[in-house]
Amino acid sequence: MKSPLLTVSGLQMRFGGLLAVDGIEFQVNPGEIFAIIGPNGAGKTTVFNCVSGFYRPTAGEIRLDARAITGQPGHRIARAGIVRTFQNIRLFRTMTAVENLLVAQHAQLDTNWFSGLFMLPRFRRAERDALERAAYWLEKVGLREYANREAGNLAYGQQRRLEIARCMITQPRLLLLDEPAAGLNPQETHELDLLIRELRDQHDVAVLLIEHDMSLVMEISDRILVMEYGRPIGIGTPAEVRSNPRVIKAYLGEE
Ligand SMILES: Nc1ncnc2c1ncn2[C@@H]1O[C@H](COP(=O)(O)OP(=O)(O)OP(=O)(O)O)[C@@H](O)[C@H]1O
Repeated sequence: MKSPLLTVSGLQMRFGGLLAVDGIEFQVNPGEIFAIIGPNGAGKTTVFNCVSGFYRPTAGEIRLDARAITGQPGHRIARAGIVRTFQNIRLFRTMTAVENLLVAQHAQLDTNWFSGLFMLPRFRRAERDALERAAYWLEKVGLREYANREAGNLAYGQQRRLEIARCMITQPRLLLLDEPAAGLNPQETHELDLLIRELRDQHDVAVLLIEHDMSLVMEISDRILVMEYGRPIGIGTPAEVRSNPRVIKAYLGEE
């Protein structure tokens, strides 16, 4: 059995008097697709914000492999291999699709200002590699012919796929998807389903997702954590979660 990629233990996040998240425990294994579900306001996004370094949790621990990353700033967590998309898409809207993918690689390019200034071979090679990777990911998410279109002028579903490409181009180990199917039509949701599986199978990435589309969640998740009022009420495979009385009660209400 492989050791977990992400380990979240005793996670708590308090905003003044509001305990938004409390007692959250879960692990994401390498290559796993793990979903967090729950009613609006259950605390799902807050968990994401803690894992990705947007919030510093008020208690608990987050580990990537064996290394504690709790409370580290977002850019360090991203460099360690955890990247995310957002509920409200965040692309550089006036940059083209390909430019968005080049900018995403900037922090990783193995060059410095000196080699850039003098256009040394090493700089040119790094640039060429970055462009090749951008072309690869544009193709992968079906945006090859839109490479030079401004991101803000792409259709909504295309913007969502570009956001995923922007994450993947940094070769993350864990991809956090915040409601990736929101606003997509059934055909686009089906394509998203295939894309997420492909990322996992071909690019060695584990996926942690928040999603309200239950058919997508049940279809692609290996395991699911269910939250209500900031607390865990069930964890397990889709079949286990579906037959959990507490989960049924939370979703369907009392008789
Ligand atoms: N920065 C913040 N300051 C104060 N309260 C917050 C903050 N962020 C979230 N909350 C509160 O924490 C609780 C959990 O919110 P969160 O957004 O994590 O829920 P969610 O499960 O992601 O909901 P949704 O499905 O609607 O996105 C809510 O009561 C919310 O108002």
